[in-house]
Amino acid sequence: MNSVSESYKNNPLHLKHIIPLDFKTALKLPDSHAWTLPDHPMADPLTHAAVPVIDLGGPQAATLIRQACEKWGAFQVTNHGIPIKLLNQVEFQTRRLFALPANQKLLAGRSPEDFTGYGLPRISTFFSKLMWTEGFTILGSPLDHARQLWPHEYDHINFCQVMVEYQKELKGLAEKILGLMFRSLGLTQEDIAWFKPKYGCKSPQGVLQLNSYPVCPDPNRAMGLAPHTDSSLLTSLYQGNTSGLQVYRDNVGWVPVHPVSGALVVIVGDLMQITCNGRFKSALHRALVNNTRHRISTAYFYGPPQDVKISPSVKLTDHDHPILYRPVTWREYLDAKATHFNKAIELIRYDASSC
Ligand SMILES: C=C1C[C@]23C[C@@]1(O)CC[C@H]2[C@@]12CCC[C@@](C)(C(=O)O1)[C@H]2[C@@H]3C(=O)O
Ligand SMILES: O=C(O)CCC(=O)C(=O)O
Ligand SMILES: [Fe+2]
Repeated sequence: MNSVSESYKNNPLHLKHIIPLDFKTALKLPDSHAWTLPDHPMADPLTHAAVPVIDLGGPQAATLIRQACEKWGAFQVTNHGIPIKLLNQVEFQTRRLFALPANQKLLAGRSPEDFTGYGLPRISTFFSKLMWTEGFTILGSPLDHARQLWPHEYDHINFCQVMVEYQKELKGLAEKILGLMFRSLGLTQEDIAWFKPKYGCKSPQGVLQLNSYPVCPDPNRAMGLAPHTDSSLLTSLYQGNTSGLQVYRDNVGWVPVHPVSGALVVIVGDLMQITCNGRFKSALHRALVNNTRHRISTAYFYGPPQDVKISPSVKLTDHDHPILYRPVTWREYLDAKATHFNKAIELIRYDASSC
């Protein structure tokens, strides 16, 4: 039991935290989905604080990425090489999936101890109110679940082809951006040898999450996706042209990440924070909903090879920067996250007395 997909077997979910509402029939916000006021303030728009937009082909890309990761834990990338045609196909297929009748989507419902298929976000269990969202999680080929969604002979084929192609592109992009992040910190190929899978080992893992936020009758009292950090090394997110994503910055507040045409949002995950010994911080983020547009996003979580223990790079530690985190695999970290949610990173931290 050492893969990401095994990690939830020890923490099965209750069905009420898996099965989404039938949003099409909800004309007003049910009490089960009515959240009280947010805990943190919105950023003052007059500060003009904004997550940076970086041209991946530009000469300054590595430096700008380092600055963005230190300051925001997130940035948007243009010129990333993923064809806009593919992004449009992904959005089309994602909308096609979520437009299916509720009972048909449930044919591909996630089982309580698994993590692929259709359902609510894994973190639902940590909140007393439910989120205004539904998701579909893919690890590699979505074939089995897609056949359940579209039982007629050929209806699932385009969906599968597009999602497999998209994951291939996103994996290449994640590796490129990760390379730039490490280089920007002065780390060489040898320092990050763990990142290249050894011969015979399984390659690095990526998980694709399709998110749907249906039109909401009372968006100011609903929550699309509650504040969280991602467990990954990095997450690449496509949000089409509908706003909703926000990133939290200390002393500033929640900052909207407005869509830039064709751009992807890159979010630093917890495993990256560990690898960089806290130099880059994973970004706390959330998604809000609206009452006019059905918002779709796709998030690709990129993590280390399954048998690799991530630990802070020694080059980033010294007398003034003592090693902060214990070694951990992605699977072990997801286990910690499944039980301790946003406090998981603190559990991996050496306490001051043991340094
Ligand atoms: C690999 C994964 C990261 C993720 C859990 C998952 O198994 C697939 C879904 C991911 C997601 C998306 C919404 C927020 C989040 C915290 C959650 O509950 O499910 C993330 C998980 C994560 O990054 O820990
Ligand atoms: O929909 C969004 O903008 C955010 C999605 C997200 O944070 C996630 O899937 O982890
Ligand atoms: Fe996220």
